[in-house]
Amino acid sequence: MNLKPSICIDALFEGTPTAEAIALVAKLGYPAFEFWMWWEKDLPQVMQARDAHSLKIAACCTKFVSLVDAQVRDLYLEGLQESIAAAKQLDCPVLISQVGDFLPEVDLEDQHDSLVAGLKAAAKMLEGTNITLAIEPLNEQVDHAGYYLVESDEAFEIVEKVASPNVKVTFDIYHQQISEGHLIHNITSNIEKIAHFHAAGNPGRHELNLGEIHYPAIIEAIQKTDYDGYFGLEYWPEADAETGLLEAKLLF
Ligand SMILES: O=C(O)C(=O)CO
Repeated sequence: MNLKPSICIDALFEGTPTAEAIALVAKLGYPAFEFWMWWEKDLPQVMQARDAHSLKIAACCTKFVSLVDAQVRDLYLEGLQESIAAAKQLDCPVLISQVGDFLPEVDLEDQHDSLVAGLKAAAKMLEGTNITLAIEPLNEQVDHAGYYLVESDEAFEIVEKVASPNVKVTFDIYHQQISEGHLIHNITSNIEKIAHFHAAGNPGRHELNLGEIHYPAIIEAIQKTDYDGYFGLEYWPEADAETGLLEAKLLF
């Protein structure tokens, strides 16, 4: 199956006005783009630029409220309600969700259970939509000290417990290389629980061909599965963004 690349405009074209960044995605021949905080974007402008260039929106984030903290679950679900409305408006298939920081004063098992309970409530809200909420493990060594969800195994276990087609994982290859490695095995043996990928080179979080991760093999392995979601390029270019993206396109 061919993998559909998507460009995270907030990372690749950081500082570039949104409409200009979206035009660049089209100019470089990519089919889709994504961004983080929909509530900070001018959505009519985003949709206008998307349609003017015949692009798709691959993903955006839901509001950053903790899921491990049961005390703020209602607030998380309120944010999700707004994010679902935005995703419908944008025709965006994936809402990426962070889960919040580890709470040192709360039992570890209770934090895990809170995540599962919050996602079960979220699944009910997503039922009947074409939107998938995708929880994202992040690395704690380099970028997100104190974050709760680090191991992909726990993310997949949570998704299994929630047991909804609308709740899956965003597998960020850069984060998981730092946290655990064993990328192709972890991806291919859990592919049906993955709704979105993020990719960057490591170390540095730059272009895919810089560093230790062998993306051609990873992409080939994903292409041999039934995965039909997007593969988001979420990196900060070390060199010229456009040249790097033209090179990266050859991977797909
Ligand atoms: O915050 C991060 O590091 C992310 O990967 C967001 O997608």
